Amino acid sequence: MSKKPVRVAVTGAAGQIGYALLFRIASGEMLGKDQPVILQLLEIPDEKAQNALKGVIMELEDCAFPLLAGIEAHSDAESAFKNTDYAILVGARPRGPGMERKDLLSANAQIFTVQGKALNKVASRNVKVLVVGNPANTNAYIAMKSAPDLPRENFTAMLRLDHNRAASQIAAKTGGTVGGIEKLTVWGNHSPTMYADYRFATIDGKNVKEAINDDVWNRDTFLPTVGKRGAAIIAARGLSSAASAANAAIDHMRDWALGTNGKWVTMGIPSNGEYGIPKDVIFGFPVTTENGKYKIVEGLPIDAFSQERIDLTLKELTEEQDGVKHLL
Ligand SMILES: NC(=O)C1=CN([C@@H]2O[C@H](COP(=O)(O)OP(=O)(O)OC[C@H]3O[C@@H](n4cnc5c(N)ncnc54)[C@H](O)[C@@H]3O)[C@@H](O)[C@H]2O)C=CC1
Ligand SMILES: O=C([O-])CC(=O)C(=O)O
Repeated sequence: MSKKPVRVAVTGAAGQIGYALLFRIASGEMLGKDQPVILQLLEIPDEKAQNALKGVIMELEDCAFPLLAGIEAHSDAESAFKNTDYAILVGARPRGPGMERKDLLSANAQIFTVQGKALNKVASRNVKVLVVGNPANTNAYIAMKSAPDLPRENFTAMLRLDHNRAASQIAAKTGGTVGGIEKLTVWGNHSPTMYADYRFATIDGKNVKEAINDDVWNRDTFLPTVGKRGAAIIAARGLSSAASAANAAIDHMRDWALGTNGKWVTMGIPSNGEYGIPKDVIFGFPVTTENGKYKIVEGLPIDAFSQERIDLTLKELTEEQDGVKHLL
């Protein structure tokens, strides 16, 4: 018997990332090839954006995806999030050249109070929320704090693009296969302060740290390359990354919903005090997932260099949180 359709809300649906994301959700790449979906798409109440959304919907219809059980267009968060099982919050301003993601805080923060409140009111009580819009960790924090009736653990931020970028750099450096990487993680904020950590990683069964054996490369090449990859893409394309961001959103939600079979992935999730990160800070952690729940990989040794990096990214997140106190 075929499964009951689930509801997937996507905001910023007519934007760059939306265009790279929706077709993949509708084709079953996110929730499985046997899971019908109803898309609940939100765009701003502006004629141009709503018209663009109509165009995207026409294209979705023209794909005749067998798993696409319904498509809705919305201009209001409360109607877009009604009974939704998944919410991918993409809609927000992207940065341009010369900006840091935290420069977007004043432009975007308000969006996430409104959307957090709307989720609180109308979404499924089990809704899985992924915040993509930047600055993603602090926007997820705002949404979580604006939704006090939903479980905190339902709110997550996207660190998966950083995780995938780190994996690709490691594969290139070691000559191994990107699919053969295990036990990689990215700690902290989705910003240049993030700490991509391959101390525990293996590639095709070999220890990555031993294979690379170069702390200078780690500090001076790997970490800056991964940390500043978003800016490098903006410099090259004139627009921020979109297809790779959509791909990371699919990876994040698929792994959360369907499980990782013991494999580590990185998710930005509210801390419960693990690794000394204060409660509620939305921080990139290594996790495994099973039955729709994620679990932090605990007990990893943190050496002096790693602690310094973790402290730095935490400091930035704490400052971002302080900057949005007035909204909460
Ligand atoms: N966490 C991550 O790893 C990444 C995050 N991003 C962020 O994702 C966000 C979206 O990027 P793009 O799709 O490239 O931008 P875009 O400008 O192409 O699209 C954003 C869309 O969101 C819509 N929007 C704005 N406010 C909205 C609201 N309140 N409700 C619903 N829709 C709204 C806009 O009308 C626009 O169509 C940006 O903040 C960007 O910085 C981008 C790449 C990676
Ligand atoms: O860099 C940006 O502004 C977009 C983004 O978050 C990324 O590509 O990682």
